[in-house]
Amino acid sequence: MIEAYSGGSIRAAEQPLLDEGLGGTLMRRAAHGLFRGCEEQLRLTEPRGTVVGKTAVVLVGPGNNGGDGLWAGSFLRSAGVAVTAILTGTRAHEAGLRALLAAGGSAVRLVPDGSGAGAPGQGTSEAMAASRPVGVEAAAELMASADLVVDAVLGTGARGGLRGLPAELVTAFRGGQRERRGTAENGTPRIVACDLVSGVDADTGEAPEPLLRADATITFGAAKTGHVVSPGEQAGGALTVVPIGIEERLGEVDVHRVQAADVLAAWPRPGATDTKYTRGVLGIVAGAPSYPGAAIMCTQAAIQAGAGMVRFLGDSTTRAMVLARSPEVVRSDEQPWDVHVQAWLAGPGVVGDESQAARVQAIIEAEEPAVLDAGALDAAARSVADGPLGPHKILTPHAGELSQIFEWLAGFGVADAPVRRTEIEASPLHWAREAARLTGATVLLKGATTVIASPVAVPGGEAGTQDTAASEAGTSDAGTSSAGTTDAGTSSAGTTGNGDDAAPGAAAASASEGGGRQGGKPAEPCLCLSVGDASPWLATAGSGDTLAGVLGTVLAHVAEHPDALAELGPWARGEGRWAAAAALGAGLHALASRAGGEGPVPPSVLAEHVRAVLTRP
Ligand SMILES: NC(=O)C1=CN([C@@H]2O[C@H](COP(=O)(O)OP(=O)(O)OC[C@H]3O[C@@H](n4cnc5c(N)ncnc54)[C@H](OP(=O)(O)O)[C@@H]3O)[C@@H](O)[C@H]2O)[C@@H](O)CC1
Ligand SMILES: [K+]
Repeated sequence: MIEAYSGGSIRAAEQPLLDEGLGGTLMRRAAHGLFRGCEEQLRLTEPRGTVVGKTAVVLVGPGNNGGDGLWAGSFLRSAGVAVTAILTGTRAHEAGLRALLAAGGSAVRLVPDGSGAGAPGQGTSEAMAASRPVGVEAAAELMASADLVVDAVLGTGARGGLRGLPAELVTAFRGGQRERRGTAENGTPRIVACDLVSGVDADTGEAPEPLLRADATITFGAAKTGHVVSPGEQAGGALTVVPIGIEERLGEVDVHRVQAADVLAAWPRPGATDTKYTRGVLGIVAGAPSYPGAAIMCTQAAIQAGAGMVRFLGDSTTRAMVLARSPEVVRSDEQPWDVHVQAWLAGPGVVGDESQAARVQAIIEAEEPAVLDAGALDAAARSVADGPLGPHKILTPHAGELSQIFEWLAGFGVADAPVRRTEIEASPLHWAREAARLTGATVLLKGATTVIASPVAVPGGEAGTQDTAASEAGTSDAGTSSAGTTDAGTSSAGTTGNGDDAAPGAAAASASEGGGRQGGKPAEPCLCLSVGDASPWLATAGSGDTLAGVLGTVLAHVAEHPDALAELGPWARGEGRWAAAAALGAGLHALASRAGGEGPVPPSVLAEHVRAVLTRP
């Protein structure tokens, strides 16, 4: 598990140490960790494993991130690396620059192309003013000819993406890299980001271009949210967290990153006394005469993931096909309200079939937890007009489907405005949180990194325990009960624009308030998880159906066993278990995507791999 924190939490943890005058110590610890990470990357370029004689360029910004880079540069120089700092701002960390120069490194000052000597700006220090001015194109060449580039322009203090000269430099460097590709000049330095890829937002993971995509990121004290969600995560390469002495002081976790080892350790396994019923019966409403394949794929995946029993509801043709493929499925001619299951999966392939639409609606309104996927998403969004769905309902949109959900929500005034798919792709965590707040449901937003946002207040152990007690009742009327369990007095009804009536969004928002973000910000769901490491080959028709089946299986299990996933952390108990189950399902799906090596994974193979991942030798 990686616990990720907002930039503000990190700053708050650092503050008491800064007040004690330990800022320099923290920086040198950070810089030493950065130096080690750089050494490691340099060794990758050198068969003999030595860094002596290598060249490094450090891009230095105006703040402490630049200070880290300069200090790390001084350590690299002492280790025998030729180091040049490119000072990209109007100022640079004084002590760091002095240290680099004293160690024998050099510094150049970035100036616009064609500006000649480029007079140093006001407030420029003596050491900086003395450094040689270098234009953007020449600086890009300097980077391209180095073995290593350290990106220390901006860290947690960044506001927005790279601007001005450093932005021009990154653009010029990348343009040059494209030109050089395929030529005799290889010019491909290893790139290490100091704390964050400059311009990536530590709090949201937003990553506006231009960016210097890194092979590795060395961060300090703890991972930041921007490291574990898209698109920031994809820009940063391999992440290393270097302890600097603030770890004991960190506050509330912002995003829990569920990793492969967590999935394998926490995936519920049957005990000696379990039966098919106690392991969880999953009801599936999927497929229609024109889309039977989705039903086959999600059912298969549920079985391969270890469902105690699968009951299938659908048209007779689809049913016959599902049974032919998976004879262990129990078919049902009844309606959802007559069928006893622990959890539902509704939506894959139900398009254009009235009977299936009626079943989907019944499941949305049912007490049981449910995965609401594909064709069930629009119906779920529409039903928010009647009240919040509850965190035990898991919506599984990709960005396009989430945009559609917002359109419905905006249509009846629950959301302020529709949200475009591109906006969601630029800031998935934000929009998943917003969707969870407005619908009251747990939202699993699929993407390069999958994020899960759940409107429940389980920040720590005590709250989790309290929620466990409330959880049985919570499943029966989650919308109101989740608000009840947090006992949040004030709601942000005003923000939903729904007048006097308790708006669905307001109810969901009040549910999250007890978990509380500070600083008078509007209430937001406070349980956020992320899952990564899925193969890009997963982007194929039918892999969403497989995920839905896997999710259904784990959901049916945790419905019966509220503390089944407690091993993940106190947040995974009680009402937090729905999000935890979603993360485990997505994590297992990602593991399965790579289980057969890196290559195509058609859904039928993927389902087999789900079982293979869970099967212990
Ligand atoms: N605190 C500590 O103890 C420790 C901190 N550590 C390190 O410090 C880093 C945080 O340092 P930080 O707070 O100085 O901010 P940082 O990211 O260097 O940049 C802020 C500067 O950039 C500017 N600026 C902002 N946005 C911009 C933009 N879009 N484009 C261009 N410029 C922009 C802004 O200038 P302004 O606009 O305000 O004049 C401001 O001067 C952190 O990531 C870690 O590496 C470690 O050493 C451990 C101990
Ligand atoms: K940086």
